[in-house]
Amino acid sequence: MSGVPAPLGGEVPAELAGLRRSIDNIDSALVHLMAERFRATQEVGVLKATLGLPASDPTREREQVARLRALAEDSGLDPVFAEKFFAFIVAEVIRHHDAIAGR
Ligand SMILES: C=C(O[C@@H]1C=C(C(=O)O)C=C[C@H]1O)C(=O)O
Repeated sequence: MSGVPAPLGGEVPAELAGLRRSIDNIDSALVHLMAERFRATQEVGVLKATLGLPASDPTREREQVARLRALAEDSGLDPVFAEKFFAFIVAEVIRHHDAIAGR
């Protein structure tokens, strides 16, 4: 015996299956939320390109990070993770905005 549990063969314990159903529902919600968020940020990108505004707004991002870190702390989520996750999303948004503006 190596001490490493064997992979589950067929039968998944009921408790694990229940937790995985919750995880799948949450992942579905996250995909829908991200789709809505990117739909809104695409419109922001078009607006910014039309108005000749820069893709990124560091002041706005600092406010968002402060707000999200506080929310994360209140809800038991690691604020460092919350900030990294936010930065990951915003980097993609900026990439889209640059593309919309032809940069
Ligand atoms: C969406 C915007 O553009 C950028 C992306 C942001 C975001 O994804 O939340 C926030 C600020 C900007 O750097 C915006 O200015 O509101």
